[in-house]
Amino acid sequence: MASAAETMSRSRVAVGCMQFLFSQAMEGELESLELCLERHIPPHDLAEVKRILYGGETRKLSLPAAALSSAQQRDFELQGYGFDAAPEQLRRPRIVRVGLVQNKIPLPTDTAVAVQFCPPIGQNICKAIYFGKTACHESKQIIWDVDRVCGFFVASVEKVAALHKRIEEIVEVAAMCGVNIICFQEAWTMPFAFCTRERLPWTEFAESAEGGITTKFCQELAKKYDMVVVSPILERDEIHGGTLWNTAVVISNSGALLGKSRKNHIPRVGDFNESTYYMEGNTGHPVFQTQFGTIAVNICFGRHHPLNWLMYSLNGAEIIFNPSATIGTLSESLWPIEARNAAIANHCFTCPINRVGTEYYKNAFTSGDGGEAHHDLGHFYGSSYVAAPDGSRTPGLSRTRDGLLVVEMDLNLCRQVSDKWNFKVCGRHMVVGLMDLNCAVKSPGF
Ligand SMILES: NC(=O)NCCC(=O)O
Repeated sequence: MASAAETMSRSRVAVGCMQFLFSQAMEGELESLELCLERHIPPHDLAEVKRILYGGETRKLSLPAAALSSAQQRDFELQGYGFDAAPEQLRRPRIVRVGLVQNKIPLPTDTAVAVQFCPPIGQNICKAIYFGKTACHESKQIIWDVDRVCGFFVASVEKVAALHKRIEEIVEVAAMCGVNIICFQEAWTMPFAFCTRERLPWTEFAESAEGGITTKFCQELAKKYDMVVVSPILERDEIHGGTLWNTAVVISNSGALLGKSRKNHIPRVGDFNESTYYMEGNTGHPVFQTQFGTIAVNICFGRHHPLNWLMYSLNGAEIIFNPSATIGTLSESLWPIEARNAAIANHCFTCPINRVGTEYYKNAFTSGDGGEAHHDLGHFYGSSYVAAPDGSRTPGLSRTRDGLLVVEMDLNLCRQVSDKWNFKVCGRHMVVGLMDLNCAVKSPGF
């Protein structure tokens, strides 16, 4: 059996290999649609092109110089935009800043995963290592355990810690930018490994939505930065048979757990073999009242279902986040349309977020379509953006780089647009449905 040290050194070789492949793959990718437009459309036409494509030029937010330089040092894109509403006589503006985070996985998928979250001692070790402390609140015993089992844990802890560390440094910059609500990408704590259909090691990333290490980590961030945190993870529901779910955990800016929303539409398309791991969520269409506004989370594939957005909106959501993991060849032409259309149709803000990069897997898998076996799902194209109820939208973040999009919005715009267009008043879905039903019952054969 390989020693812990051997395992680690093998995994380092693989890391190097994969990183090489990774940078190769990113090279051929278009950086962003907006940069392309800006480069190639003559300046006198650009404003008109943006009006037609984006509903106008979104107001640029002036972000602190320290935040911009930290983002640069930490190698992620930072962009800020603002949506305004008309002044009202009875309501004050309801200004909120949201932060959308998109990122690559920092380490290759085949970095060894040991006993990440399983035994309580594992959690303590993770905590001790992650928080870089020489002592954890539990006891000295943990430190002794860290030393003793370090080789066993380091590879896995390193990967989780690397992701958590990356997110922490982005959140720190979000705090400098005054972000009130932050949302990470779908299953942000892991590679999007569901394409493989392999159980181990991927299911080891699953953790409790209520007491898992990631929720605790996010609670610390929320308290520290007075920020609502939306944390989409792979959930293991220990008290209901250890079932897995694709879940967004919502944490109040006080650090309290507000609740969770489980992904309710599961893809069975291409290599998105997610129903191998978890099924349609059972949490309905919850909304979360935060100090900054009422929010909901429509996870990834739910984006394609207009009634899903409608339900969150009917339940009162003013901002609907859409943490995603999707690839260019499958959905990129739908990406700018669906969430934006949902913002228009439901008089709310929508925030689609997509991960970045290409994730390689050691074992090849097929798409079940007779095609060749392959090692990656495709390129996750980032391009996170925010759409407003009046149909305007921000430019997207990069297609290739980690990024933080900071968007200021006046939530009064939701009701203002609703009062103008009245879609919820003039929509005839229910009335028509009931009339049809009445007619059918009263006059069979009608
Ligand atoms: N994560 C996920 O549901 N992806 C499916 C592909 C898509 O919805 O574009």
